[in-house]
Amino acid sequence: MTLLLDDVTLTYPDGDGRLTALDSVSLEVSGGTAVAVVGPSGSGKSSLLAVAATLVTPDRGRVVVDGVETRALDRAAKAALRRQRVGIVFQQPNLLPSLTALEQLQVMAHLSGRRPGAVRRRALDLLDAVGLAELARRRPHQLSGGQRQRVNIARALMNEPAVLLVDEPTSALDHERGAAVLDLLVTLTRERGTATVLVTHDRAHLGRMDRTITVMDGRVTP
Ligand SMILES: Nc1ncnc2c1ncn2[C@@H]1O[C@H](COP(=O)(O)OP(=O)(O)OP(=O)(O)O)[C@@H](O)[C@H]1O
Repeated sequence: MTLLLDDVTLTYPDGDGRLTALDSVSLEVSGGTAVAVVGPSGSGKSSLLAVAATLVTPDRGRVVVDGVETRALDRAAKAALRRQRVGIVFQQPNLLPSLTALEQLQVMAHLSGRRPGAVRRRALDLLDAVGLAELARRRPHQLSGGQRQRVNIARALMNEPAVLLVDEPTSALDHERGAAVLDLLVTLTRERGTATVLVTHDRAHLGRMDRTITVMDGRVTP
């Protein structure tokens, strides 16, 4: 199993007590599979992504990323695991204004110390995969919202992650562009074999995903 959450409980401090954001949540996602997470505001969707990303350590339960049991890892080991095996796509693309689309991707991989020639080839291949081969030299302000989100997705795939975590990728897009971005994510999930978890408010496109889970009050409901 590429991503495994096993009986995960996460609480946050809340006044004198604790607020339970995730309550005994289990989730298994194998490579090449895309799972949508839906649920009301405040139900725990972002918390689930944060735990899967090893950004937040749960009070209880196991998080296994690409076969690596994460509980015993220290902060540096978790950061290395994220860099090497986890791709994260946030709601807002957060692209660097002064860099071209190609450079946004190259920067990611240089951080992990790969050879420049191989990095450039991979970046161009990914920009092609997300339909932006012709726009590789454009900067963010010269791209549409949908195109920026595609750069964001390509960037998350630069280090060949086993797990791809995506937070509200369509919230800034109209219906048609949102559908196209989700189609792209599902295609990339299959092609690249990632275990993909996608949080969305947008129920319109769920048919495109392999599976949908609903989170309510921190619990996964059938
Ligand atoms: N850092 C934090 N400290 C304290 N409470 C938090 C923290 N982050 C989230 N919470 C609380 O945990 C619960 C779950 O929040 P979470 O952000 O996971 O929900 P969500 O389903 O992603 O919501 P939304 O759809 O509005 O983004 C909420 O009650 C929220 O207020």
